[in-house]
Amino acid sequence: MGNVPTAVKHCLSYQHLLRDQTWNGDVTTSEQESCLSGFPKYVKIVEVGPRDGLQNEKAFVPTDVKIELINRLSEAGLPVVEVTSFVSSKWVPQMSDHTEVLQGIKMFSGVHYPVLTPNIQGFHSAIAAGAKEVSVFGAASETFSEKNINCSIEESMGRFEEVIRSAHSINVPVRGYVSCVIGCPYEGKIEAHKVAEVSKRLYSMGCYEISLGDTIGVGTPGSIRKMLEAVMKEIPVHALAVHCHDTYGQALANILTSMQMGISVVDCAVAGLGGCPYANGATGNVATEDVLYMLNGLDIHTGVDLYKVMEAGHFICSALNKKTNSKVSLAAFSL
Ligand SMILES: CC(C)(COP(=O)([O-])OP(=O)([O-])OC[C@H]1O[C@@H](n2cnc3c(N)ncnc32)[C@H](O)[C@@H]1OP(=O)([O-])[O-])[C@@H](O)C(=O)NCCC(=O)NCCSC(=O)C[C@@](C)(O)CC(=O)[O-]
Repeated sequence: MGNVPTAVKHCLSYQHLLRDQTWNGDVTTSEQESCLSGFPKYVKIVEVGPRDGLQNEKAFVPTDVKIELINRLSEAGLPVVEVTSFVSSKWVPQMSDHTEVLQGIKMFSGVHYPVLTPNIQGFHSAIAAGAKEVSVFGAASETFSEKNINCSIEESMGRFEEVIRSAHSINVPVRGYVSCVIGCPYEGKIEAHKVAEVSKRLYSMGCYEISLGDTIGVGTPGSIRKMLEAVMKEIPVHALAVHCHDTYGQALANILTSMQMGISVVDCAVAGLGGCPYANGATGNVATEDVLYMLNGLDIHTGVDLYKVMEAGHFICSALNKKTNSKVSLAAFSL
């Protein structure tokens, strides 16, 4: 348990209580099973805190702090920890120590450590630094694509194709992100058919998984459902992930809706860190702790130790001198 405060330990026993007693009043087990049916038995958690979470921090986060955070997250049993980005340090200075971070972490067996690569230059640097998995990142909004990666959607597809071809030639798997799947900070509402079109192109090029990013957190269960219905006509559900920012407090509801539709891969960030440097005002990703708490309550297996993630959250929040955005950690620390 390390140096987890007593308040957190109370929370741990509360969590056990919650597991034993489902707080479902007089509902019988079969009634409970029927109202909870449709959820996957296992959900893969993709931890994006060290990249998506930290990329937006104004003050440079020391490299050894980033490394320690990633090691703690690996120890917590997370199956995927996104490490850093091989992007221009003029654009995102916080990720300029990408090589040192990637080479400094302990690589746990069975854990995947993808890095972001927007173009072939980033891809070559990532591979030279030892990356074994990469992600390309596009958008369903033309303006966001220009602001984020300095090219149109069409141009970005050419760049991604080059990255994916090179990656596959050396057996490196590629994940694909699509940003602004519900709304764009510059264009407003984004049509679901546009999201489906961009996602389909990335999937057809060979991305093994498409992560659908509600970049500014404006989605609701209604708009998420419509968007997923359109995307699922083009891509099998097992190859989709959701990436929900929590700006409007809808992230957990959106994840629940997505899981009911068969999604079993969820991106989240420890302590709810982050935001996107090209989406002003957008808050961080949904907190990993809060997602785990919800999944534990639904008896959905993740293989992740909630308490170790809470410790990692405590560590990074202390290092950044900021309050956690995880409701679960906030409750535990204030008990
Ligand atoms: C994409 C680029 C690099 C294009 O940047 P550019 O300026 O258009 O590139 P360029 O090809 O014209 O080259 C200009 C300079 O950049 C350099 N350069 C070119 N490529 C690289 C590279 N890979 N790594 C390092 N340097 C690079 C290149 O060497 C040159 O250097 P100079 O000769 O001027 O010294 C730039 O726009 C960039 O770095 N953008 C940052 C994008 C970013 O990191 N955004 C945040 C992550 S996305 C996100 O958060 C959303 C997501 C994924 O979480 C999902 C969601 O929530 O929606």
